[in-house]
This record gives sequence, C-alpha cells and structure tokens, in this order.
Amino acid sequence: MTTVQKIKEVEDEMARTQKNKATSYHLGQLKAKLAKLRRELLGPQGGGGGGGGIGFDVARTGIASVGFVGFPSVGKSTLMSKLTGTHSETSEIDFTTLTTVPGTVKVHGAPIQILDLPGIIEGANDGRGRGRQVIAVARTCNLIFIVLDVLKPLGDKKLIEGELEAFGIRLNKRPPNITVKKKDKGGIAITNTVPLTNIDHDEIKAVCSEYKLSNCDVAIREPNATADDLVDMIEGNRVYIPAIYVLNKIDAISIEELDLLYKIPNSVPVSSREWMNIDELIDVMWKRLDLVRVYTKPRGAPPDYSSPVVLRRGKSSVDDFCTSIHKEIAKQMKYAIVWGSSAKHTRGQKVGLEHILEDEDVVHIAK
Ligand SMILES: Nc1nc2c(ncn2[C@@H]2O[C@H](COP(=O)(O)OP(=O)(O)OP(=O)(O)O)[C@@H](O)[C@H]2O)c(=O)[nH]1
Ligand SMILES: [K+]
Ligand SMILES: [Mg+2]
Repeated sequence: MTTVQKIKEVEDEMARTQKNKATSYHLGQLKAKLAKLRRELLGPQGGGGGGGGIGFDVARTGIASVGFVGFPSVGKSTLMSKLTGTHSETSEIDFTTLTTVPGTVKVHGAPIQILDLPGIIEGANDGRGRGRQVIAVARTCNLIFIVLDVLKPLGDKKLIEGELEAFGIRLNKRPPNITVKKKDKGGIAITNTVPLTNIDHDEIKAVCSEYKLSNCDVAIREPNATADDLVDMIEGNRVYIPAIYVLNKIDAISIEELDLLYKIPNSVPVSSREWMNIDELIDVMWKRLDLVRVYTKPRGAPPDYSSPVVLRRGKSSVDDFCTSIHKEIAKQMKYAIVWGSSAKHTRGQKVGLEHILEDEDVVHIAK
C-alpha cells in the first residue's frame, strides 16, 4: 500500500469513528498515525519531496514576503502584476502561471516581496500538479494571501486550508501552549492549568504512546487544546503563518452578496481587474506583516522620516537596528537614545543594544 493509500485509510477510519469516552484513545492513536504518514509523504524519501524545484526557488529580497495561493484563474497574477508593476502572464485559461514569479511593492517605505504562484488543485499535497512545490514556497513566506473567486469562496477556502494544513502550515494561529518533556521513568504525567475541553487523558496517552513517549510530562496551558495541537507540538516542524483571504472579482457580484462576504474572518473583498478596495488590502497586509519602522535621528538634526529602517517583530532590538544599517555601528555605539512607544518617557530614554524597538520609534546612536 502506498503512503497516500494509507493516509486515505486512516482518514476514512477517523470519519467512521464517533468521538466519545470509549473511542478517544483510538482517535488519539489515529491522529498521531495520520501526522506520521503525512510527514513520511512530505519528507525527502517521500517522492517529490517538499523542496523547491526548477522555477520555484527564487531569490528572496525585501524585508518580508507574501505568497499568493489559490485555485487556477482566481486572479492571482492579475493582482500581483498590478500591485508590483512586474509582468506576470494572465489569461482566462487555467494554469497560466507555471513557476514562482517575484515582484516587489513598497509599503510605508518597506520593500515587500510578492510571490505569484501557480494555481493549485485539490490533492496538491499528495503530489498532484505542482501543488507541493507551490505549498513548499508558501511555507517560507511571512504572510499568505489565499486568493478566492467570490463566486465560489467557501468551498474553495476549505479545500485550500486543508491542503496547507496537511503540509504543516498553521494559518492565523500561534503555537499551542503545550509542552512534552521526556523522562526516564514514571509513565505519562499530565498537568493542565486550563480545563481540558477538547482533549481527555486517554487521548493524550494514546498520542504519546503512538510516538513511543511512555515516560513523559505533558503540560497543557492552552485553552481548548486538541489532540491535533498535541501532535503538532510533538512533531515540532509546523510553521505558523498569518493569512488573508482575498475575495477577488467583486465586480461580478451585487452589493447584497458583498455584505455577506464581509462576514468571513480575515477576508478582504477586492477586484484586481477593476482595482476596487485594493487600499484596504494593502492596509490589512501591512498590519498582518507586523513590521517595525525605525527612524534615525542624526545629532542636532530632526529625524529622517523619509526612509525608515524596517525590522521584523522579534528581531527589532537596537542591535538589529544597528546591524541592518552597517555591521560596524553596533561596535562603535556608546549608547542610544530612543523616543516613541518603546521609551519609558517622552523626553527620550537612554538604552543599550538589547533594548527592543517598537514601530515608529526614533533612535539616535551615540558613538
Ligand atoms: N471579473 C473579474 N475578472 C478577473 C479579476 N481578476 C482577474 N480576472 C480574470 O480572471 C482570469 C484569470 O486571471 P489570472 O490573473 O490569470 O488568474 P491566476 O489566478 O493567476 O490563474 P493561474 O495562473 O492560471 O492559476 C483572467 O481572465 C482575468 O482577466 C477581477 O477582479 N474581476
Ligand atoms: K489563468
Ligand atoms: Mg497566474
């Protein structure tokens, strides 16, 4: 039996099994089995692998990247071309785009790389079409645009989410607050600081046993944690990426239909071809990228607001700021003065290299 067939078999069995007290151990086992089979499929021996491939590995530029994922002909290339000014072939024929096409758009002074990708089809993560290469590129992006055609948004949305999830991508989610620590003896000890609403002890034990963790401490601090969350933490190779649902072609529907679409969380309705509501899309994109702009202030002169140094959240210390200007600056710095939301007072705060900067802070480096 091939891995794909085994996956299908486990999925079918899960669908047949009702969730209750008596089945929770068995369901836990099945969820862990499924995760292991998927890993096998996507690993280097899995045939096809998860890697890039010809035309998929493009040079990464800019401070952050946004990958466009969607079924064929939803308008990914139309949007990317107009947004970046880079030509990417468009047509009414499916699978027009065959490789990764990169472009750049500047937002608030920050160059953002946009990656137009080929359309994917259902079963993409099992190796159908170019889906696996496409999803492998999406895995490396800082933000994913899931582009949907407004005439069939909900069904397509579910299918694409399923394809990305099967590849270890978690959308609009933080890593669950669960820890599993191996030990030498003592069996499986479970502690929880929140009520266990979606997982029980049997399920936790089944998952651990399936991973041969017969002695371990499991600590659950995540409200509404599930067996899938536990599997994710044990597998450890998941990526957590923000996603925006771009509902394209709103020029083709009525205002009443548009009202309903606004109820889809994290969505922005647009028309790429007619350039409708693109400003909102750029606003939401900027917010979700969560970048940190820092303005430099030379001695005795006003801050330079025209060209911010743009940093990523989590890499926004004064040290990161210095290094992104020139690698020698951090060494020469005596101290820095910071104005803005990361500073304790409005007069400016004297700080060191480890100080974490916030969006729109002003910094003076004293040498
Ligand atoms: N009505 C309408 N049509 C659009 C819009 N955006 C794109 N289209 C049309 O949809 C068709 C597909 O557009 P593409 O940009 O090639 O779509 P794609 O998603 O890149 O397609 P693939 O590369 O084949 O996956 C073209 O005929 C576009 O003119 C839109 O906002 N409204
Ligand atoms: K197309
Ligand atoms: Mg295209």
